[in-house]
Amino acid sequence: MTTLSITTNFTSSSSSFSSSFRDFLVRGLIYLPEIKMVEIFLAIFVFLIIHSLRQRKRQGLPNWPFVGMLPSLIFGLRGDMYEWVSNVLCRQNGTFTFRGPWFTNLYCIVTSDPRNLEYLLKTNFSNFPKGEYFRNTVRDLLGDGIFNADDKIWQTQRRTASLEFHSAKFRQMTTESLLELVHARLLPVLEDTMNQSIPIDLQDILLRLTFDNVCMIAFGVDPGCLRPGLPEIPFARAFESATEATILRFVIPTVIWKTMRFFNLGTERKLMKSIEGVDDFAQEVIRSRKKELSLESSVDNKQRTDLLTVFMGLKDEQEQPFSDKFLRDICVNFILAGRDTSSVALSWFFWLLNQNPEVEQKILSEICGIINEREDNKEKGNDFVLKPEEVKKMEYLQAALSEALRLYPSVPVDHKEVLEDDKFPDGTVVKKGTKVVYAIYAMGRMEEIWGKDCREFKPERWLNNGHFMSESAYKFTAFNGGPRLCLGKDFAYYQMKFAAASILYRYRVVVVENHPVMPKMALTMYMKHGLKVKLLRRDQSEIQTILNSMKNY
Ligand code: HEM
Repeated sequence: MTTLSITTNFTSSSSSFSSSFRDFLVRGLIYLPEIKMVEIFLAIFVFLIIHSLRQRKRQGLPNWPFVGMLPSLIFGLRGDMYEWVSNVLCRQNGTFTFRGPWFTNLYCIVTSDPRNLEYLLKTNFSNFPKGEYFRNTVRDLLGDGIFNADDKIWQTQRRTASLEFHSAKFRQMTTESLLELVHARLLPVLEDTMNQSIPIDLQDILLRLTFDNVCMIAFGVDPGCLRPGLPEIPFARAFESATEATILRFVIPTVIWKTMRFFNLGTERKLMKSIEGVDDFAQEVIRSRKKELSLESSVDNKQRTDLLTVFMGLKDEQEQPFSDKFLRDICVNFILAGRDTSSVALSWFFWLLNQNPEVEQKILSEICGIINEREDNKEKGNDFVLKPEEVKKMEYLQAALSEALRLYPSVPVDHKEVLEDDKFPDGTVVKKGTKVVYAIYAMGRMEEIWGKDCREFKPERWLNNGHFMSESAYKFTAFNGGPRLCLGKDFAYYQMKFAAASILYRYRVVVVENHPVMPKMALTMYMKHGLKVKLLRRDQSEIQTILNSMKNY
């Protein structure tokens, strides 16, 4: 009875509401000219503003009719985009949904919640591939290489490359090539610029170092970017502009860049030209390697262990050798993966050291500890060359580099696509086809993950009783996690430690006063204006003082 009376009341009240609304409309239409239209529009406008701003509380950002959250994104892009995303994520407990303009595909879930990361990178890995959208966008440059592959094509490359990366021969090749590059090329270039007392862009020099190094690993060829005079190398130039033009495709609507590609216009024309430059180089290396290997069977030649040679010796599922195009894709992808990541991490590291001299002192002490342990510690000054086992022992330096990567991860955001409807551990429902962006930069700035001092540079947080303790890959995601964990992680640490210690032992790296330091908006965390520094020779008496204090201790 009660229900009935309520229903009746509701029906009667709703019918009285609709009749009065009808009366209002009829009267409104009759007297329309007398009602000020401006006031109606103003009322609607105020209503929309209040409604959209109230959405901010629930959804993290105001969500406007037609344009969605785009105005906030544009506002964020004007300043430091990564900080802007971090602030939204902190307000929203680690996850929010970005809604772009109506009828566009600008819709994605952004998360920095370690539980969600573990779920998408490991627990339900197969439901979160790189996806069609990503693959189609970068296919012209990356083809079917590891970075751009899912499923079987990815698995085959991952398995083979993983075996190779963990083999003793490969480790020997990478350590030898790095030693050669640092001692015969990096240090002489630095010495030159120091003698001329001119500031240098350290980021540019480090980028050259890692580009040469990764080409030696992938192709077994040294392009020679890091040389006195810092020459422009056509292959390196073509590679850089091809990557830049590919990244532009992510901000240009798909139909537009595809049309531009069809008519060979603008950035697409530039992209095709640059890819030609990359392909010419790759084809030439593949051709000459094939020739070299065919001669090798008759002549007892030295064994090559670069990735190209390794993959050339393998067969596909049909027992056929891999095609030249596939070999090219494999190498280009490895170069992309390993070329800039370590160098930008090192650039941020040197900048952080400049602001934290006490950390630099501790690294120096660690280097001196190594010299002290050598039975014959005569090899000092410029002759000092670190041995692989000594590099591994430098746990404080490893902690300082990890701390730099936590605050400035070389890959600041990454993304996946949802294959089937799913639900994240934090309760967020994810629909098939949705893009998921994981904000690695923001993760380093979440108090829930790293505590109140999360914005401070504190290598000590990585140490336990003086020993380096690694963190869960879903809290510290700078190297990704799960089955797609960075393949070059161990080598990258080795490379960064070797280069950093070799520089710091010889020079004080002083950032030029008032040099603006900020991240560039790109897939890799470059410093927008590079890192202008002055090098000062480290006084050997400083090293000697530390050594003496160690002896007394
Ligand atoms: C500080 C240095 C480095 C950092 C921070 C880093 C970070 C990463 C990240 C975040 C990914 C995942 C990318 C994605 O799937 O979207 C990745 C993948 C990868 N990295 Fe690294 N990387 C570094 C150095 C290197 C180096 C030096 C190499 C090779 C010489 C390398 C080889 C790779 C490869 C092959 C993958 C693809 C793995 C796969 O998809 O299965 N990385 N790296």
